[in-house]
Amino acid sequence: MSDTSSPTAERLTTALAGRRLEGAARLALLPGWITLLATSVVVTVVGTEIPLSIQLAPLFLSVLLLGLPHGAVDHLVTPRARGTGLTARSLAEVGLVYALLGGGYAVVWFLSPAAAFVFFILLTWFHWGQGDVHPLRELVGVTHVRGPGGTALTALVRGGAPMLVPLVAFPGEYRRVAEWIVGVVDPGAVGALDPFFTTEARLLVAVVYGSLVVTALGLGWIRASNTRPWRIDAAETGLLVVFFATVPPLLAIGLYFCFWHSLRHIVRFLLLDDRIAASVDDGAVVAPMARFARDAAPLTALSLVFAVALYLLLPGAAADPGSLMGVYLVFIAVLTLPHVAFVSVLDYYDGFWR
Ligand SMILES: CC1=C(/C=C/C(C)=C/C=C/C(C)=C/C=O)C(C)(C)CCC1
Ligand SMILES: [Fe+2]
Repeated sequence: MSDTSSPTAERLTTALAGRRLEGAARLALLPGWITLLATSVVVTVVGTEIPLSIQLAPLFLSVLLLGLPHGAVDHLVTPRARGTGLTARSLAEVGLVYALLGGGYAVVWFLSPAAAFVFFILLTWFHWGQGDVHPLRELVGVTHVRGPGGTALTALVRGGAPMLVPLVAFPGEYRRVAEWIVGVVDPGAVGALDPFFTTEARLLVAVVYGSLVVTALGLGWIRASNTRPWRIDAAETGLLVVFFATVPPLLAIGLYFCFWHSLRHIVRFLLLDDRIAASVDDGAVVAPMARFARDAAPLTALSLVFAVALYLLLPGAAADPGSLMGVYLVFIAVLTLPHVAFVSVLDYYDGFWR
């Protein structure tokens, strides 16, 4: 690329970079915006009395649709980011990290499901917040999310919307799902979580979370060199808060998991490969997503074998929808810990705390 020194070539590369970001941004961001906005509007019109089967559908679909598969390419993340390709050694490394972190955390679920549940919420808070930082910088083009403090604030705000807002807005639903989750190990364990569902605790969460939002966006406003990306950040944050405050949490989390968090990670993953990135540049959707599906298929299938094993091992697992969802969420929790390790490596390469 020695000719990038010529002004014409430089202009060209900048223009191409701009086009790439547009194609990628459309693919990564638009479906989430539309889904969250449309669902908030529909729920405001029809009300929150939505049949459980409909509320559960996106979460159950996430087994094959975007959700679970988004983590099933973890073995390809570091090889692609380093440009080295898959080797027996890198595969063994991934297997080992999954066995140690996932296996260790699975043991904690069996020993103390309530503590494991609280850790799951904190882990998801971090991970879903972490997942929004890269698209904000690279696709939205924000310059105001910077430094350890600014980055941490934005991550806490972004991940806090799905984990904290439903606790304030739908405590009964939140507790019911917590009961399903810990219930697959010990049906009595949910009682230990009761302090989190009191009015005082929820008021505290609302005040702390509200302050985080105001501080993050206020600091961003002061730091922003261009107001358009800041306005997109503020609008996305507002959309997330309104969505999780109005849509019943099972439905909300299922839609967010597929069409917001997972899709953003998948597009980030696709952009690691120059050839796929070029087709995303050209506005392609089906070919890159089909390529992702092929990359994710083997480990999605393998992980489902582990899901069945977990179901058979969990003492409280039954065949009703609540119990099946509980098992699925314990299974996701166990996979999320090693998944966070790989995403954090990718973030480290990209200068997360920059
Ligand atoms: C479903 C649901 C909950 C928890 C969901 C969680 C914690 C999902 C985590 C998914 C992850 C980490 C996916 C990987 O990226 C709550 C908030 C308890 C209550 C309402 C419904
Ligand atoms: Fe993820």
